[in-house]
Amino acid sequence: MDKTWAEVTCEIPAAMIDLLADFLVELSGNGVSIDNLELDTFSLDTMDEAPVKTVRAYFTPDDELEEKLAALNRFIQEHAPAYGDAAPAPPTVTTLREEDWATGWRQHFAPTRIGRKLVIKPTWEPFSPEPGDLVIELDPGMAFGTGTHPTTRLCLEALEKLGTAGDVLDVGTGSGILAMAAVKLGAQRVVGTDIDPDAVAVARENCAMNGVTAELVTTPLADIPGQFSVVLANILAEDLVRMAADLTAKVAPGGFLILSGILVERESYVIDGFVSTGLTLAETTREGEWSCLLYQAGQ
Ligand SMILES: C[S@@+](CC[C@H](N)C(=O)[O-])C[C@H]1O[C@@H](n2cnc3c(N)ncnc32)[C@H](O)[C@@H]1O
Repeated sequence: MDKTWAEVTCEIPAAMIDLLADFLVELSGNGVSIDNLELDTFSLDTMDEAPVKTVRAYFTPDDELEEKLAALNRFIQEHAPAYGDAAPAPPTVTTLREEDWATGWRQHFAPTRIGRKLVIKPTWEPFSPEPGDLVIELDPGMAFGTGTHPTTRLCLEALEKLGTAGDVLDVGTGSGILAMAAVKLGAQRVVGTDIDPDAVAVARENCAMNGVTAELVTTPLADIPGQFSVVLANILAEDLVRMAADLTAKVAPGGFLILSGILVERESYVIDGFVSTGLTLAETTREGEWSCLLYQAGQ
């Protein structure tokens, strides 16, 4: 008999996307898709204006599906009112055949423009770049970092604004998305490190697919030699604070440190954790519940 999937569709307030997506990934063990991340319709401005978003998750129909759907409905009913939806609709379920799932899942991903020049494009999508566009090909679903998460987007925007004429260090490289963007934006030398060897393997494949050269390693941060004009770290707030001295030591005089992965409510915790480093907080950018801090080292 053909294998089938249960496609579960949730209509939720836009500001609740991250919360629900995390819950769904945990519950289903699969990735999720979010509508309206298309190139033409998505921008940070329109995201705030769009009141409702569609999030889809994919479950294998098994004995636990009913239970999981009930847990999902409870989660939505409990949390959506805090985001302004007093009467959230329960999720709907459609059964998909394996072959429809394989193509149906893909249809929810489209090329996404981030900042002015960067475009993240799924490998299967045709795309005609504008002059000056820097296109990164990336398939969702392997390592963290497909450009759809606000913490990644905030880093990419910061990186594009800074320009990357010198050397760049990407701490917690995941899919390698930030490392690849740094190369495309003109960095001379890019080093990406991750504690997860699988992520490094994926990042290497992605770099090869995009024809970019970066040094991708599992070397612990403290053991990476040299200093860099830009250091990026999109990891958890607690890790950023724990690694504050090592991250700072890697920033060249006058260079920049971009910190992401910080919930807005944890922003002051991270800022406090970097006070003793001597770096200057140059800019704070936010998207939804996520915050990104840009620090600069003295000359
Ligand atoms: C949120 S993902 C970021 C991926 C990508 N850089 C992006 O911006 O989308 C965080 C990554 O950091 C890695 N990581 C966590 N702690 C780390 C550490 N102490 N040193 C290096 N990598 C770390 C994780 O394995 C994961 O791949």
